[in-house]
Amino acid sequence: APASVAPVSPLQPVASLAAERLATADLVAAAKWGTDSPIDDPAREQVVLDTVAAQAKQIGADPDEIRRIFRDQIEANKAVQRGLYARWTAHPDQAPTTKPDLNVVRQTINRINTALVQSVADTTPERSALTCRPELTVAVIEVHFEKHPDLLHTKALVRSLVSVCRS
Ligand SMILES: C=C(O[C@@H]1C=C(C(=O)O)C=C[C@H]1O)C(=O)O
Repeated sequence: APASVAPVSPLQPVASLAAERLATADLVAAAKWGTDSPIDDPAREQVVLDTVAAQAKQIGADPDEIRRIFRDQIEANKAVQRGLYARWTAHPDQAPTTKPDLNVVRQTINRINTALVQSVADTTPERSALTCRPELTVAVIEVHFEKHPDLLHTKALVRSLVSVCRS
């Protein structure tokens, strides 16, 4: 296969960034595993949602729509973390042996958030079109073949994108 090909779907960048964000869930779960830090951190979620809403406003996007889309990103991220906890509980040999620094992982998440806000704003015409759903499906398939995530992550990716299409 060629090293890079033009994306088939105009929504591929949105799906790709959402998948990158979900890939961080493995690091977040590893950082929290075996500590007192719960998977759910409502204070951090509020910071994420307020930050992306402010970024949306700055670039002329709808802050409420961005909030909805990121609420889904957060729910999907937690679904991956819970799935990994279940896996690690059932198969302790698969549990992580190193503990990433959660603050460092969150810096990565912050960067992905900014790019995802921009990508969502950039695709407003495609997200408003009747073709959005099929194009989003194609985008998920593209990402699946590019990044070969497991079923847990692909299901979470679908979950993370439910508010992307406008109709
Ligand atoms: C990713 C984390 O876990 C959860 C998911 C969050 C997210 O997707 O941004 C934020 C806070 C937590 O509820 C985290 O704690 O940073």
